[in-house]
Amino acid sequence: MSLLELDDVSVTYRIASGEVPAVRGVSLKLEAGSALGVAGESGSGKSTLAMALMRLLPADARVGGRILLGGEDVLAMKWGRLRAVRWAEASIVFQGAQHGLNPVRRIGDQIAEPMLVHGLAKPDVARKRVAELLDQVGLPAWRARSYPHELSGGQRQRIMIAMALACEPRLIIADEPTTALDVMVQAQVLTLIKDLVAQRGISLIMISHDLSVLADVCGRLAVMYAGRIVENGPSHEVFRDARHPYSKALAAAFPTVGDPLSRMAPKGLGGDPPDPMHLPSGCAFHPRCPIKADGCDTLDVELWPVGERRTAACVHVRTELEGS
Ligand SMILES: Nc1ncnc2c1ncn2[C@@H]1O[C@H](COP(=O)(O)OP(=O)(O)OP(=O)(O)O)[C@@H](O)[C@H]1O
Repeated sequence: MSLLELDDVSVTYRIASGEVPAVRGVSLKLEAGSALGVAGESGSGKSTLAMALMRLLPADARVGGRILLGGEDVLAMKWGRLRAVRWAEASIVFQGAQHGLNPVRRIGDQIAEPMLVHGLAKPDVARKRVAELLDQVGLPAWRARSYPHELSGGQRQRIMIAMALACEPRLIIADEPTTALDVMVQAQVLTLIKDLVAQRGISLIMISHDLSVLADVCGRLAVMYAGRIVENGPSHEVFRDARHPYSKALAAAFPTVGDPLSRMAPKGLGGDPPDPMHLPSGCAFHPRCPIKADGCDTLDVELWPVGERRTAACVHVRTELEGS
């Protein structure tokens, strides 16, 4: 059994002017101890998907499909069970740690809080565990007495990771965990996340617009466009030899992790992502697609298998398969 299984998950926001289909029919599996990267431009639905996994979406969002965590249906969980699952089984690290930390409470108290709230440790044990967690994220134990403003952005993001680890969850969801950091600190935090996944067997879903970052940390990649997965497969294959033209453009648009110079001339994607309230007909990527074919503006292409472990939603993949 997979640790996490998404079956035809959709999320629609209801707003005054209508409905926003932010996530459309996403199916995914995450095996225990593995790392999955979810890539896509701004607005492709990555954060909405992450929030849906933890049922953290606002009240105007309607979620469809099935989300199974350890075989349990997240969407059907009662409130008490859901509270227990958050932090203790799956926890989430958001972009921009400074917004997640309380400025008037000491770091140690904030790291200890999830353990105390979930009844997983008494205060003296939690204090010892805080020191261990700080050590794991590469900070000295005395930092427990600091306030958030006394730490750098990178140190604060390490604190968020320590908090996410506090209850020893099976799954960590990291939503753009390094975006707000400078390139060198970004590389350090990424190494930390990679080591934690490898050494502790924690499963990871990492979300980013930067395919190179994800390919560096995660074994598999899922690329999202306009709320859908357009390619899914082993990271090195998707990054080096993308089959969907959007994944290809995304892979070409970003530099190699840890190489600040290559950041100076990223190749941009042409055009803009579509407004989800006015999606193009057929394949939603067709207005920007460099290899658009007849019928791409009318045919709604589904994910097709590319070999045994990969899928891509492009008519050219389908044509190749039919011709082979
Ligand atoms: N609370 C909301 N109400 C209405 N629409 C929303 C809401 N939150 C997000 N959206 C819309 O849903 C779509 C997906 O947004 P989402 O934030 O999930 O994308 P994303 O890929 O995570 O983008 P980013 O990288 O910028 O965070 C966007 O069109 C966004 O405008």
